[in-house]
Amino acid sequence: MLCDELSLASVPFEVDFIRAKSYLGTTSGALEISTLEVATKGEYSNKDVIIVEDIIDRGKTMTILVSKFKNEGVKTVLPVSLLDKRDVKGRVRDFGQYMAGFSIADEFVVGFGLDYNERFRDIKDVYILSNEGVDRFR
Ligand SMILES: O=P(O)(O)OC[C@H]1O[C@H](OP(=O)(O)OP(=O)(O)O)[C@H](O)[C@@H]1O
Repeated sequence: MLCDELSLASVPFEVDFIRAKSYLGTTSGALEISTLEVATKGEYSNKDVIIVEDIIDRGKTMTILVSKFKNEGVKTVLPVSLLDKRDVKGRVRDFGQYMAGFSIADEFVVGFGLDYNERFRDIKDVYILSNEGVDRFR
């Protein structure tokens, strides 16, 4: 999906990948960011950065990522996400203006890159994981 969109860009750009993981099963834990520290030794300073996510759930990941890029002295940072649990209780929203493709209910979703215990990322579409699915693949 990202590659399709990038091919439409009309300005020069660079792409980096960040491994940010906080979910174990359906539970959000401490956020681990493995490559950002290494990748951002000032190289984003004074640049316009777009952070592309698959989902903003509780908002913790995006909040931390935006804050880290701001600390790198970026010119602008724009969070973009395919899915957005906009009305979830307890959500953190400390990342300012952002763009999202679809606002969704507070259900655990899988497919199209989204996993449950590393399963279902390869499903072509997005599905709500049933309680039976949660138990079966725990
Ligand atoms: O808004 P939040 O509550 O922080 O949740 C959103 C994050 O959770 C998912 O990642 P996950 O931690 O499951 O790692 P993964 O991308 O390897 O599946 C998703 O890809 C986002 O990065």
